Amino acid sequence: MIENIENVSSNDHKTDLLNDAIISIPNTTMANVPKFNLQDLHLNYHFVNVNYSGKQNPSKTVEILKDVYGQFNSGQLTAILGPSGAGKTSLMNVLSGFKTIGVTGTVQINGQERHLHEFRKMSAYIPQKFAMLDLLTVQETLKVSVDLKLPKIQKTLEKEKIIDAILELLNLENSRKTLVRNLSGGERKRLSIGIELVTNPPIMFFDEPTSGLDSVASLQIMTHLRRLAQGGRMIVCVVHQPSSKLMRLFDNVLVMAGGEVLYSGLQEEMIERFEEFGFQCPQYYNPADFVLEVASERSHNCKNIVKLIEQNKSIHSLPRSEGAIDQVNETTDLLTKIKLDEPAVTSQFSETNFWHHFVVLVNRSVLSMSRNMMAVQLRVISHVIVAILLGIVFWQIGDDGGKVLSNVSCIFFVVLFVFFGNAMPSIFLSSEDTEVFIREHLNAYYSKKAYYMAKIVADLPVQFICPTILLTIVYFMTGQPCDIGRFVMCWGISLLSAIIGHFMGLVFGSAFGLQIGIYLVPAVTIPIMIFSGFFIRIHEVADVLRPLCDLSFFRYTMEAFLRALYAYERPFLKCTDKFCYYKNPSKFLNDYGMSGNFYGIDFCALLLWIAVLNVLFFISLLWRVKKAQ
Ligand SMILES: Nc1ncnc2c1ncn2[C@@H]1O[C@H](COP(=O)(O)OP(=O)(O)OP(=O)(O)O)[C@@H](O)[C@H]1O
Repeated sequence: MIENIENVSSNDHKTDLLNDAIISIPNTTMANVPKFNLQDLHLNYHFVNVNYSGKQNPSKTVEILKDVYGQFNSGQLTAILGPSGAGKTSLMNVLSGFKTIGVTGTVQINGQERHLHEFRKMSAYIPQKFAMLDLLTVQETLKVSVDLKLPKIQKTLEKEKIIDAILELLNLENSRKTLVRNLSGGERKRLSIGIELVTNPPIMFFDEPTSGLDSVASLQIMTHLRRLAQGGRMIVCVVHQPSSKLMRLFDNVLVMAGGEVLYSGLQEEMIERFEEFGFQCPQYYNPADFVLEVASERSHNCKNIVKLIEQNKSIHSLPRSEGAIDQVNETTDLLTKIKLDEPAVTSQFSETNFWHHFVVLVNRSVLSMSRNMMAVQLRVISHVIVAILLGIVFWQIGDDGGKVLSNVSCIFFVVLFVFFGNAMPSIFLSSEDTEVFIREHLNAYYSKKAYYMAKIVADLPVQFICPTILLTIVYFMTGQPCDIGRFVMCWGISLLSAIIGHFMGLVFGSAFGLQIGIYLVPAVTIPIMIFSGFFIRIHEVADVLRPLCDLSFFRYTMEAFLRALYAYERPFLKCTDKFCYYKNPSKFLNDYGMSGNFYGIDFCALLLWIAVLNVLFFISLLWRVKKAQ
């Protein structure tokens, strides 16, 4: 049943339940969230002369927001309306502090300049595409959010109380055990709200919370948002063509056109203001449709619209009235206190929290990965099948002096399969994870370092399992030397090759996303393969290109493998033909320029590659965060 506006207030106890659940937590345990009673918090968010420009293409900068003025207050639900391309999302990004580059102007909270760092801690931004991990259930998703946002010492019972309160508030109790990927559009939206509600933020921004939903689901979502606003929060959302029923839920409206604000203020005064400037709203007409139609006339440079914009500027550039100052003084004190409490507040990214976040993120990754067919099951199965296939095709050739070159091909195939078998799934997984990371990091959940370390550690078991299975089957089926030392050396190299593949996937997947990453990994690595010594022997490569061989990790992988198998005083091989050219293993190594017991050097070169890729992975995360801002 749809809840009507009238019975919203009867559900207020749910909001209170959440507030109580959070406020009951002792202040000392709330490392990240300042403790306050929302009902006591009177926030006035005032923006003056805000401009935002972005790059249309590398050489051209365009003005997206032009002299934007307006105000929002706590306890109010505000709609940002405007025709497509009016700048609604851009304004939301700027006001929520997600876009900072190319932004000028003044943004004040209760007359004090907004400090982005503190502001992020007391606000939440729920974008239209809210990235979540599809393979966690609703309850697990909220639990991770609670675990990340609230410190370790928080009692489990208190955390469960918060989760239960959120589930009840957003009517998600029946979907508790449902995987995120199986949620309906409306449930997904409600869960995204729930995730950000964990810290009870007094300011919440929503970009099109009703997009893709039918009118019933839209009304449900907006009713929840209104309930949150009535609980004392400042809720601002971009909405597209709200119905009159939906429109009645809003207290405040901001109308945009062509990057400018036509009106910012109470909904009940909106039509009157438009009428003052000659725009008559027909009787029984949806006010949202009316203002959208007027805003669309913006392109005709209508004089009255220019006057409307100027009027809005002059209203919001005025200093706040005495009464308003009195009302917010108490809150200003509280905000100042939050700032003075800085050491406690910024401990979100402290060393203690780092380890706590690290553990939560590792557990989440492992849980999500254990349910991911491609990440584990398919990867293991494909490694087993390919290993058996290789074993059959290259059956017992490892000790045959007449089949050394075929054995080299077999090793090259192992190297390729281990590399790509780990690189490709990592591109897919990292591109998906990175979206979640960016959202969570920008909402001040955890540091980049915590995510980076957790990502490395959580993926490691699969990097061990797959190459170990592959190598063990191939090694024994293809009849490589029965020498534990040589087996361990080959195993070590397979692991490093898998880890390099994995990091290559992480770097490209997190930096460029799935589509470009899938193209770039083979495009970058196949040329590196030419210099592996397999297709052309290293001493046959032109002098000018020789340094490229020194950079090729495939070269070190091949050399290390072949040295493990044929160097270190390996006795003469069996010969089943009349004549075996490479009966003597050192002759083969000499011919291929791989003589010498230098397995350790190859191993170290591969470790160096891993270190470089680690650094590149961290840089790619920095870059993505920077790009998102
Ligand atoms: N980074 C950017 N660089 C250049 N132009 C941009 C950038 N971001 C947005 N724009 C342009 O600014 C204008 C406003 O975009 P915005 O996404 O804010 O509009 P909107 O009102 O949210 O539109 P819609 O309702 O269709 O989502 C559009 O013309 C868009 O092409």
